[in-house]
Formats: sequence, C-alpha cells, structure tokens
Amino acid sequence: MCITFIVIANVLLDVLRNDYEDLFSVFGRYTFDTFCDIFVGKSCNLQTDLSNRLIEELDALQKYMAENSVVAFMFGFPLDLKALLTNGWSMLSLLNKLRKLSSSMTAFRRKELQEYPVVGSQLSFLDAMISRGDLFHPSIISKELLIFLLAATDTTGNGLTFTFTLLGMHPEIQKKVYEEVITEIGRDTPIETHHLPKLKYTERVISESLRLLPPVPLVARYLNKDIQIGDKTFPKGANVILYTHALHRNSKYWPNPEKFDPDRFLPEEIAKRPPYCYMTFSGGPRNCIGKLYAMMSMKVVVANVIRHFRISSKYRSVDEMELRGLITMRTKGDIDCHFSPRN
Ligand code: HEM
Repeated sequence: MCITFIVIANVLLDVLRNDYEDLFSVFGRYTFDTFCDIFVGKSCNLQTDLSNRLIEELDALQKYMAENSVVAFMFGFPLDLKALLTNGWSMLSLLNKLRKLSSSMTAFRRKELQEYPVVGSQLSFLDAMISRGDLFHPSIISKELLIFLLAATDTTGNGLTFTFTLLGMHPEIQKKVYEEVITEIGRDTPIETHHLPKLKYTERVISESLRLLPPVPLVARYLNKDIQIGDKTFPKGANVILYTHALHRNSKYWPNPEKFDPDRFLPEEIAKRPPYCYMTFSGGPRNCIGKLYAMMSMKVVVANVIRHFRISSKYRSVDEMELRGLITMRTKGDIDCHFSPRN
C-alpha cells in the first residue's frame, strides 16, 4: 500500500511545481488516485487529467446535499423545497454519475479478475468483495465502493491542505518536521513502510492539524432510546449533532485552543485527556474505518513534499481563514498556502 502512496505522491511533486487551480482540488486528486489504485485496482490519473472535474463535482454535490439536509434536519421536512427546485436536478444527476462510476469500476474489475485472477495480498478492496460473493451480494458491492470513495477523498485531501497551510504559518514547526524527515529518511531515499513509525513529530503535527481544523466538523446520530447526559434527557427519535469543531476548541480540554501545538499529542499529554475530546475520526463502533489508511497516506505526503518544498502562508491565525463547514470542512474561497522548491 505504501508503495502506491509513494508513486502517486511523486506525481504530486510535479503538480506542485507547476501552476494549479485550487489546493483542495490538488490534494483531492491525489487522494482519489490513491483510492482508485488501492481500493479498485485501477489507475485513474486525476492528478494529470485536469479535464476530469470529478473532485470539483464532488464538492458541488456536497453543497447541494448539505443545503437540502440541513434544512430538513432543522425543520423536520423531508427536503427543502427551494433548494430542491434550484439545485435538485444537478444533485440527482451528479449522484447518478457517481453511481455509474462506481458500477463501471465494479464491472471493469469483475471482468479483469475473470481474465487475470489475483490472490492474497494482491487483492484490492474491491477484488476482496467481488471474490467473496457469499458475503457481498453484487448489488451492494458498488454501493459500498461509492461510500468508501466519498468517505476517503475529501476528508484526507482537506486534511492535507490544512496541514500544509498550518506548516506554512509556523516555520519553526515546519523546520522540525523537515529535520525529522531528513534524519529518519533522507532527502532522496524512497520512503518505505518501515520509515513511517519513526516520523513521530510529523504524526503529532498531522494529529494537531486534524484537531484544529477537523476535515469532518460534525457527526450525527439518531437516538434509538432516551439518553441522559447530566441533567438533560435527549429523547428517543431525536437527531443529534456532535459538533467536533467546537469540541476541539473547548479550552477545558485544549488550553489555548487556537494555538497550533503538536506537543498536545505527546503520549503523556494524551494520557491527561478524556479520549472522546478528540473526535476527528469520531468514536465508538461506527467510527472512521479509514483512520489508519488516512494517517499513513498523509504521513507519506507530508514527508515527501516537505523534503522538496518550503511552505508559506500569509495567515497569522486560523481565525483569518474563512471556513465553510458542510459535510466536510474547507475554506470558502482559495486557501493561502504556497510551495517553493528547495534547492
Ligand atoms: C483525514 C481523513 C478522514 C477523516 C477526518 C475521517 C473522518 C470520519 C468521520 C468523522 C466519520 C463519521 C463516523 C461517525 O459517524 O461516527 C467517518 C466515517 C467513515 N469513514 Fe472516514 N475519515 C477520513 C478518512 C477516511 C478514509 C481514507 C476512508 C477509507 C479508506 C474512510 C472511510 C470511512 C467510512 C467507510 C466511514 C463510515 C463508517 C460507518 O458509518 O460505519 N475515511 N470518517
């Protein structure tokens, strides 16, 4: 898996050397390409094929879905009529396009597997589902694939965009990450799986970035029984939103919460906090299944990019970013973060 991240992260270096439109799309394209290789077993090359607008379309879809569901959630209507009339058709046609994409990926892989069977660790996630027809009915395989595609792409892509921006805002922290990467891996040595556990400071930086700017700012639950919290009862049947973004800025758990301080994630500091005050990947039985995959992917990219580029940003505090929290969080417009090649 690590080798796929590396190969695709090397293409990313070329992307960053040239002009690009929007940084969220750049990292979204990287995550989508790794997803296709690892989960589907098919290269998609979105990083180089800029005519393919899938990442931008995913963002538009999210906007439409959020407009509909937020109002539905607030007023209990099944859908917001105004939003539905203005963008309902676009939303449905984008959803349909994604369903078709996921079905065609499944059909493609099913055919390939018949012609060139693969076994064991060579199986992609999709191959594994296809080859276990006893567990996965064909009709649910492409739906599962689509859920993973949606859950994996924006989240990791936005997390990377925020991490680099925070590194650009904090040159002293950037220097420490650079030094760790050069000491533990070197400038040109290909990154391998065994290097990753050594990047302890880099990992703290990523965790802290995901605290301060969580790519998924909230999680939702439907209560199937009454829940008592302190002196409040939340009734059965209610929809509840847990606002991760606010929890991560609560000074009771995170002193000076707006400060970017990776040492909050030193083992001894983690031990001082209740575990559920860090909800980037949610918690409990329905937490994020892709957490380790995401952390591995992000570590590879941060290490590979930082040894080739200096990063800068004009922001002096996270308050200066105009954030837009829908299903995932990003900035309203372009984010200010720049990459200049190291000599
Ligand atoms: C930085 C990157 C990521 C973040 C911040 C993130 C965060 C989350 C959060 C907050 C949830 C909601 C869980 C809940 O409702 O309690 C979730 C669900 C999920 N995530 Fe992630 N995720 C990330 C990357 C990934 C990746 C890379 C994958 C796939 C490889 C993935 C797959 C999933 C799936 C399938 C679910 C649904 C789980 C379920 O409902 O049972 N995520 N993620």
